[in-house]
Amino acid sequence: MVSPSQVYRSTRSSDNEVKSFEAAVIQGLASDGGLFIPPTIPQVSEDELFNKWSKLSFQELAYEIMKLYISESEIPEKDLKDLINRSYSTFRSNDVTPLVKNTTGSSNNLHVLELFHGPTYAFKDVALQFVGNLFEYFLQRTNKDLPENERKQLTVVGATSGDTGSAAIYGLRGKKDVSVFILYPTGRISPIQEEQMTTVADENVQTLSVKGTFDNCQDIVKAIFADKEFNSKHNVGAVNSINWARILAQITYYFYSYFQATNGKKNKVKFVVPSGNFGDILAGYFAKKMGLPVEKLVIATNENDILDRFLKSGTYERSDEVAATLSPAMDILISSNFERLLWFLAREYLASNDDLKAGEIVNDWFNQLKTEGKFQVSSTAIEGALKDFDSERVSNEETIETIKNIYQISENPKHYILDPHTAVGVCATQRIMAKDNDASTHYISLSTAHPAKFADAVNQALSSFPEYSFEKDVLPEELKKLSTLPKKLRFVEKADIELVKVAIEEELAKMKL
Ligand SMILES: Cc1ncc(COP(=O)(O)O)c(C=O)c1O
Ligand SMILES: N[C@@H](CCOP(=O)(O)O)C(=O)O
Repeated sequence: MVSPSQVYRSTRSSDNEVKSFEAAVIQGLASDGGLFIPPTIPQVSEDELFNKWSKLSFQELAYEIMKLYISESEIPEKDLKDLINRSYSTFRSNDVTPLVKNTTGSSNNLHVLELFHGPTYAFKDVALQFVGNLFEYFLQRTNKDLPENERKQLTVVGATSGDTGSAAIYGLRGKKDVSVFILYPTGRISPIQEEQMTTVADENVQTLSVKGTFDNCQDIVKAIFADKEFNSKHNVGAVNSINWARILAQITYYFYSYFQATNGKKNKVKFVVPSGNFGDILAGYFAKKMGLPVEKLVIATNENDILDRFLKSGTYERSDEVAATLSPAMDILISSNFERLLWFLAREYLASNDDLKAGEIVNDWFNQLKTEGKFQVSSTAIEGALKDFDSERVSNEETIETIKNIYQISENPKHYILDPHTAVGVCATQRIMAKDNDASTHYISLSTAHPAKFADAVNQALSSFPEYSFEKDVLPEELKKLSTLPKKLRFVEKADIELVKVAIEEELAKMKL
């Protein structure tokens, strides 16, 4: 039997069509430009949460969550468990996403959730190790009895502001019947991030360094999905968080860290999430709506603050210029996944719980965004959003100050070093803690990347401390050798979809898949 939380519809659709999990994952983006969502969020009782789920390992928990969204008729229990176990066997921590408890001392419930123990040292690995195996699983099944020349091949096209790219490449390198093209903005990612992507020699991988911003890259990727001819010729697949499987795989760590922070008991918990494309925090929204008793999800942004502005004003407005900040992976003007939240808000507060009407409203909003550069959401919907979310904007100066401050005051461990994205989150957490002044609440601040990936910001904050050394205290051996490896990349002179399509087709022809 397929339950209502195991089918998917587009956020912009006003008809009854739904898709299976496999179709939603392989297609990536809906043909009307919307994102796939499960219109029904499955519910987990408190009894189940605190008497069963709180005792599970990360992998067991991932299985319990995923099976609510994936019908057994699509992925049988044994296969899903195998996919999950293989995906997390590549992590350097047994806990997969360990929680550093009481980082600033035992009288402060400030916990840092380290999400960077996967192959590329970024939170994206939690989802992309799984997504890579999932693509392979579906393709192997589709191609099982087909002759070589009829096999379905997937051309993955993704945009990155630094971290998704390498995590997608490491999730998909060497996989049969898949090629991967990653677009990134030239000069706007850190040297280590660039090395991680461009030193992967596997034939099915190609990076494209595009003269422009991350938003230009993301717009090109979405336009490629909308290009019917190109898409049907090449079966374009998505690794960005527009792909529902990315969000699904991230839900696990909200449950897992909640239980770690509270020792498996119900307690007041707030999550603080450094946000850009809104994929990470959206997974927290799903966890909350499934029944995890979370007080608030706090959106922490850098100076590119469309999300913070929206929650404060109700206007979703694209600004003209992206600011280059010290947390570059969050230098994003338009947050793709915000559309998924807007659909749930539209349905609950403006469409009397009617799925089709919600699709119509979201479609109108995004048409307005395209033509007028903004849209306004009613105060009822914003008040609804504020029941679940709070937001804070953090400047570059505050980011540096927070790295410094935590290095000085941390007790568990001493001299704890944050990456600048995590620092945006920790700065927001400290602000919220000061406002709340409530020692009984637990604050889980998501650490989205390893500090080694952002040497400039970390050194700027810490190089005045005589005992500090980036090489010794921060840089893992594995990343040291990247600079010595040969690089494979292709420049695209202008952020132009036609130039990108030509580059993809030329490189595809060279790959013997
Ligand atoms: C290190 C880091 N932190 C935070 C974010 C923001 O996450 P999201 O885009 O899911 O909001 C990103 C990129 O997405 C990232 O790479
Ligand atoms: N910060 C991201 C931007 C892409 O976001 P995604 O989560 O939608 O893939 C990155 O590091 O590339």
